[in-house]
Amino acid sequence: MRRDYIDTGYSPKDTDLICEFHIEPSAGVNFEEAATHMAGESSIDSWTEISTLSPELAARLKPHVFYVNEDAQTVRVAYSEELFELGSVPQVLSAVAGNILSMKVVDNLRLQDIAFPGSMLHEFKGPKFGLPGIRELTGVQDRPLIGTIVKPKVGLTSEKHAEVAYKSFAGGCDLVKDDENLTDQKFNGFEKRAELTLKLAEKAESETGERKMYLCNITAPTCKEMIRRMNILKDLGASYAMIDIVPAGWTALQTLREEADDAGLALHAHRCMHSAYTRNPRHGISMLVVAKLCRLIGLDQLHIGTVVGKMHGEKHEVLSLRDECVLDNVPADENQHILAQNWGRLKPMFPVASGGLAPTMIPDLYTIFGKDVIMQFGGGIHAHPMGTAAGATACRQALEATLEGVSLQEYAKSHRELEVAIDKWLKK
Ligand SMILES: O=C(O)[C@H](O)COP(=O)(O)O
Ligand SMILES: [Mg+2]
Repeated sequence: MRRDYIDTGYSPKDTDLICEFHIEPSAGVNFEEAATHMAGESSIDSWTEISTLSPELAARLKPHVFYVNEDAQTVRVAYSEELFELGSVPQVLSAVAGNILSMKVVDNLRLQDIAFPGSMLHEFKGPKFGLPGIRELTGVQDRPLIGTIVKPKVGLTSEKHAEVAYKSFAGGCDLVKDDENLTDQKFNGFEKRAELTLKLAEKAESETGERKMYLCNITAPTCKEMIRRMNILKDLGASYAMIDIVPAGWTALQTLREEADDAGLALHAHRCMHSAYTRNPRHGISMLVVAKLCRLIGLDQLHIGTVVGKMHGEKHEVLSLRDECVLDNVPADENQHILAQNWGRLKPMFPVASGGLAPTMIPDLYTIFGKDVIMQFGGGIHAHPMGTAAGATACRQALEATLEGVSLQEYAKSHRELEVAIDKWLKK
């Protein structure tokens, strides 16, 4: 193990990949020693000095720990781009979030952020549609999009699923998506569900004069099967496919992004399971990194949290995810462990707020997110006392009130669905 990786005088090159880590050394290990081991293991080195690592090779490829703040338990490491297969998310993660998370020299270690150099951005397509493309696809430019998740999560037949989707569209939803654990079960097979639901989306389009999008979940056991399902959607005239990004995995996402070009489909990213490695603030990989990888690969829209809903996620964290989705240039924020990122030509992603939302939360959601957000309501639509269509209508009414600057209570005086929603979700 070489000992010269701490190099606070080093200025990172434009071509370096930079990572910020939170490090908690284990007992008896000092901070710089832990950082040195971590930097070496994530790049060229081993636990002991290796004779096959020549000084010349080390000089060329060694990691530079150029920022060390022991009080804040933070280091930043610059890695030469030569260490990476530039277009491979799995390879980058095997390096900077691989073995190092298991090392005994640390009690906890967290990859907080990765700043990707231009040379790496170059190898990725980014979103095909992205936020502007989705606005065009849906024909909705000036307001948040309203979506729902067919509930119950699983158990409905394909016919019943399509009917619930239709009522949601008819009531006012722009988008209807499958839930994360609905794929191709016996009671509701993929192909039949896609066919029936897309047909009723079309019917709702002609009845309402609005574009209606169905986001069918193509998550499957193999990439081959996911591509097959994607092609079924294409043949049925769908605009979207949905994927459970963490269970499916990074290789699957990169594969699907390639295929999405041919299929002409937008990709909706459900982040279920991310908390397995993002939730512990002292260990693992941050959700910020997950979001950046999604934008790099080219998912068009991503669940980022709600602040006010049922899922874990502080406001500052959710807003930093929103910024990473939508901004072309993300400024550094030392306190939030965010590195500066210029996204170059890569389009912005549409942020999705989903999980435990009710129509009565729309004013707060609008204050938090502004207009560039997809607000999704599962229980908040299908638990409406007057039914699914009324639940969707209540969401649209709450949004209209918010956009007009009228209080929900005032608007509800002439909008029955909203009045009932307020009665259910605000008065109890
Ligand atoms: O997939 C999702 O985002 C959730 O199913 C949302 O459902 P909920 O609004 O009922 O929490
Ligand atoms: Mg869900």
